[in-house]
Amino acid sequence: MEEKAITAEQMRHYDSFTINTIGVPSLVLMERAALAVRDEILNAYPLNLGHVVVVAGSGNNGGDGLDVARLLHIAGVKVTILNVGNPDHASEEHRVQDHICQYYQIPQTTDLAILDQATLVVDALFGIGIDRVVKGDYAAAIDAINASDAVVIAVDMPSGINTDTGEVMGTAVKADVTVTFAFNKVGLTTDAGKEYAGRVAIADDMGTYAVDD
Ligand SMILES: NC(=O)C1=CN([C@@H]2O[C@H](COP(=O)(O)OP(=O)(O)OC[C@H]3O[C@@H](n4cnc5c(N)ncnc54)[C@H](O)[C@@H]3O)[C@@H](O)[C@H]2O)[C@H](O)CC1
Ligand SMILES: [K+]
Repeated sequence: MEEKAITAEQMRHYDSFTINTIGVPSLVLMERAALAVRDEILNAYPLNLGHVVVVAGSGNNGGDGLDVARLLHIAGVKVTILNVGNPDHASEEHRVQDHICQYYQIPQTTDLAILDQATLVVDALFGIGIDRVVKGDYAAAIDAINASDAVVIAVDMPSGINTDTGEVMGTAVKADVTVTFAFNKVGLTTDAGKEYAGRVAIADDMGTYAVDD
């Protein structure tokens, strides 16, 4: 039976139903998402965890990334957070996750040069919220990730790939693995999406309720 693949709108509908109707707090879903990424990194296959660089945008995909950074840090992995974008635009959940990372004193930088030290990159720039062509600092960060020789694990979507069509929105991260939440995404079933996603791992025990079933 063909595996279910959904659109960004469907995912947002499931998320808001789970959070607002059923009552599962957004941060609980974020933690479940981050635990799935952590498990993929720690358990799925031998990786060089010498220095993990989490590239975080300012939305909830970035929030997931900060959550993953904390989980890896408390597992004893050397982690640096590379923040991209305007922190003043940070989502509420992103601020909470950043506060937690500050408490754990996880090193943070905005300098792309840190990618030269990365053995593994966690791509948490954009997920299903991408809605326009990638430019400026974000495009520079994506190109720097692609230029590094680190293994790349994408959170939810390879950043820059359109969730619904798979098209490259100007530039996109070429990931080795993409851990996508709840269900596969339509964009990851297209040729372009597959090329940029690498192996797609579906974190299907997220706690997200698929309300249209
Ligand atoms: N159950 C779940 O699936 C959960 C998923 N989560 C994660 O949340 C993201 C979606 O988060 P959101 O804040 O809506 O969007 P993004 O983080 O993907 O994007 C951030 C922000 O960026 C802006 N933007 C869009 N395109 C561009 C662009 N080309 N240049 C600059 N800025 C851009 C736009 O305003 C977006 O809002 C999902 O992918 C999961 O990772 C939740 O964490 C928990 C549960
Ligand atoms: K991403």
